[in-house]
Amino acid sequence: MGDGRSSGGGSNRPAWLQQYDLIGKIGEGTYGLVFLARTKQRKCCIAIKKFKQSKDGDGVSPTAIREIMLLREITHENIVKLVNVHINHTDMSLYLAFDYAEHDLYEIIRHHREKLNHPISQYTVKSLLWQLLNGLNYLHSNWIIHRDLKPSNILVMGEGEEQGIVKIGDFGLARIYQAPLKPLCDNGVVVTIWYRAPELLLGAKHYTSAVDMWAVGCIFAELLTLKPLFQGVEVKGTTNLFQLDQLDKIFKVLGHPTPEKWPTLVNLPYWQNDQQHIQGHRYDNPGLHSYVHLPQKSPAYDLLAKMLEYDPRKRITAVQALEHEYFRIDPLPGRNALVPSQPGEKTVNYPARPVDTTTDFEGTTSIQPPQQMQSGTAVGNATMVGPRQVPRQMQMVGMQRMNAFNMASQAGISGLNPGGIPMQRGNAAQAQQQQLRRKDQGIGMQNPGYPQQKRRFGCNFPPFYACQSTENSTGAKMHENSSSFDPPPRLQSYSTFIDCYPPSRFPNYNSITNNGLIDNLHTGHKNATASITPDLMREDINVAPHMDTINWDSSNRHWDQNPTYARACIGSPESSASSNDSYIDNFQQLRT
Ligand SMILES: Nc1ncnc2c1ncn2[C@@H]1O[C@H](COP(=O)(O)OP(=O)(O)OP(=O)(O)O)[C@@H](O)[C@H]1O
Repeated sequence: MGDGRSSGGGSNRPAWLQQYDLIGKIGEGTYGLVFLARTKQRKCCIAIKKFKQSKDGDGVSPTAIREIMLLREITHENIVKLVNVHINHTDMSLYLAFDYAEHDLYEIIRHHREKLNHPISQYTVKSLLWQLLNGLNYLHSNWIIHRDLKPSNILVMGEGEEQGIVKIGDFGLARIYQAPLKPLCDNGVVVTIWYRAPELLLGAKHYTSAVDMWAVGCIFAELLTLKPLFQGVEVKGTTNLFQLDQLDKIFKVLGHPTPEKWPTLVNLPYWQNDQQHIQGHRYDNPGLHSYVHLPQKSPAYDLLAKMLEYDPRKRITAVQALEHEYFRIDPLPGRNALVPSQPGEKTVNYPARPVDTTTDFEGTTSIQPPQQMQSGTAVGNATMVGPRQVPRQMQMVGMQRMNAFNMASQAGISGLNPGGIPMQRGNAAQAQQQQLRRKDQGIGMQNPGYPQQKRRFGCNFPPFYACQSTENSTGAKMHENSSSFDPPPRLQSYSTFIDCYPPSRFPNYNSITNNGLIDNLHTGHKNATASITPDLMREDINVAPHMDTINWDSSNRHWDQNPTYARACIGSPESSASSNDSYIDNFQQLRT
C-alpha cells in the first residue's frame, strides 16, 4: 500500500485522503473497517474508521454528522482523540480519523492468557483501570454514556510520549446511527452482550451511566482472571431480545437478584414476563470472590463488587470509584500502565497490531468546506495530530515508572494537545483550564478523581437556559440559570447531549417544531448561522420540548410549555456543508 492506487484512487484521490499514506486494515467491527494511515506531513499514525452504509442504504445522516462534530470536542487524555471527519458524498459513507493506539485490552489480555500464561501485574491492572475510570468520569461528566465498553474498545498507547496511556475508543458512536426520534433502547445491540448490564438485559428502557460501570466491572474482572466473567451465548436479532443465557451466567456468579436488593427490578419487562426462567429459578450465591480469586476483604474485591451491584442506582459511579481505597494502596496507579511494577521485573513486550496491507478504501471527499480547512480553526486537520511514529515493536528498556499520576497529563493537559491543536473554545476548554488549576492547587493521587464538571460543552455563554428535572416530575422544567448548569443525577443519566439554549443569541427564534424545521426563522438569524463550523456546532445547541411546537415568550423570556427534554441544533442544510442556508434540524427527543 501507499502508492497512488492503494492510497485511495490514484489521480482521483480526494483532497482529504491526500493527507495520508494508507498503510492497511487493522480491524473490522460492527460498523465497518478500521485502517491504519500515516499523515504525510508529520508522519503520525492515524486510525481511520470507515463506517458502512446504513441498512437502508441512505448513508450517514446530517444528524449523525452533527453528533460526530460534537464528539470532536471531547478532549481528555484518556479518551481517544477524534482528529478528523470525512464524508464520501457519493454514498454518504463516513470516515473518522482517530489517534492511533498500538494496543487494546483485548490483545493485552489475550497475550497474557495465550502467550505468557501469567496474570497481568497488579500495577498494570490498577493503572489501566484507573485511567479507564478517569476517561469514563470525563465522558459521564459530559453526559456521554459510552454504552459499548469492552476490552477491544479500551485502547492503550504504544511507544512514544504517551506510552502505556489508556484511551477509551468508540465513545458516543453507539448513538450515531440511530434515528433522532428513536428511543434509546431501540437501536438493536448496543453493549456487547458479555459486558451488558443486567437492567438492559431485563429490558430497561433507558441507558444510564451505570451501564458503563457494569461493563468496567466486567473488564476489571477480566483483567484479573484473563477470561470474560459472564460469557453468555447471545440470542441474535435486531431488537432488544431476551438474553436468558447471559442473565443466567450473571445470576450464577452473583446470586439471585431480589426486589429487596434491587427494588425497581419488579418493573423491568423481562423480570415481569419471564416467571419461569428467572423469577422461578433460585440461584445460589457462590460468591464473586471465588471467581476472581480475590480475598473478600480486599479493596480490589470491594471495588469490583460495587461495580457489579445489581441495582444501577446503587452501583458505584466513576468518580466514586476513582476515590476508592483500592487506588490509594500500593501499588499506586501510574501514567504508563505498561512499565514494570517493580525493579527487576521484566517488561512485557506486547505485540504490535497486525496490519493487512492488501485492503484499501475508495476515494472520498471531506465534509469540511475548503475555506474552513484553510482557516485552521477546525480540529479536522490531520496535520495537527500528535507526533507519533509508524507502528513498530515497543521499545521497553529504560522506562521509569511514575509512582503518581502526572496531573497535567491526568487532567488531559499534555495529552489532549499533542500536536499543538488550537484549544477549543467552550466547555471542553473550560474543563481543561479547571483541571490545570487543580493541578496548580497540588491535588495529586491522594485524590485521584477530579470533581465532576458542572457544565457541558456547548454552554459557554451564560446566561443560558437549561432543562432541569426533579425525581418526582415527569417532565423537565426549563428555567433560567445564570451561571451554571447543574442537572440532577436522574437527568445526567439519560442524556448524551446538553439541553441548553442561550436566548440572547437567537432573539428571532420563536418556535421549534418537532419535524425538524423551524417555523419563524428570520433572515438575520439565517445569516448568522450560515454553515457548519466547529464554532456553530458547539454553540448552536438549543432546547426544545417533545411537544409538537413550543413558542418562545419573548416578553416573559420563557418557553410557553413545560417541556420534557429534547434537543435541536442549528446547522447547515441536509448533507451539504457548502450551502449558506440555515435551518434547524437534529431535533431529538432524548427521553420521555
Ligand atoms: N484509534 C484506534 N487505534 C488503533 N486501533 C483501533 C483504534 N480504534 C479501533 N481500533 C481497533 O480496530 C479494531 C476494530 O475496531 P472497531 O471499534 O471497529 O470494532 P470492535 O470494537 O472490535 O467491535 P464493534 O464494532 O462491535 O465495536 C479493534 O481491534 C480496535 O481495537
